[in-house]
Amino acid sequence: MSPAELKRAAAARAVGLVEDGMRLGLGTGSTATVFVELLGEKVRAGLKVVGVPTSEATRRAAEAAGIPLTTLDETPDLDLTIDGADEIDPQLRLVKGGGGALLREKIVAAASRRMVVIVDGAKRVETLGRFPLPIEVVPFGLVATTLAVAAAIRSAGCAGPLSVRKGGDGAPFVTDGGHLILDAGLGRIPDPEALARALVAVPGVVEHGLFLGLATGAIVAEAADGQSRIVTLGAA
Ligand SMILES: O=C[C@H](O)[C@H](O)[C@H](O)COP(=O)(O)O
Repeated sequence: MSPAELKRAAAARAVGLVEDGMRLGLGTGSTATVFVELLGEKVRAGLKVVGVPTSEATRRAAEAAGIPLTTLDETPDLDLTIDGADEIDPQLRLVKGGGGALLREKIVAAASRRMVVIVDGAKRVETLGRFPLPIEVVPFGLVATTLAVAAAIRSAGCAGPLSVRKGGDGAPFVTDGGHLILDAGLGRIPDPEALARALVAVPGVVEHGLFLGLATGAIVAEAADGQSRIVTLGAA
């Protein structure tokens, strides 16, 4: 099965978690977008939900799908967030932000009673770090901030190159919040909690893509004998 088919299988299972009246966080990325499309079908068939999008891209997708939207200011407590991830480990710790939406994604996940992650099996790792860790920084003082981030990474027992993310046009990628992304190619993050603590202590760092203690469950779609098989982790 293709990665796209696996993502669809995970997203379809997640739609089954949605109940009438729920306040939902709507994640970002290719997997979350399929969830939004499938949820839209249920909404058009009569399901009553309201969603908070985690990016402008998801806002557009949700509007196109006909999902009623709200904001965290109007609806600060959410029942359930469904989002993708770039990596997930056995403790449900995540690396997110491959699409640059980590800041709003983390705020929305933290405002949700439950966060269920939808991924294909290739995202499962024993140790986080194979996927470059996104670190969102303010543009002011970029060089100084990058040096301080590098020192923080070393202090947490990690090493690897840091690069400013570029967009398709070769210019620096700018997030929905007007910030830049440093991608840290660490290979292995032996102590994600220590790295998270070190990164948030750096002035200029807005947020990082380590989601620790936020996911309550995961739906993993894996290929097996030409079919997709769903594995659930935690409460999902
Ligand atoms: O910023 C983007 C998000 O964290 C995505 O949820 C993550 O990159 C996974 O995206 P995808 O489902 O496209 O692999």
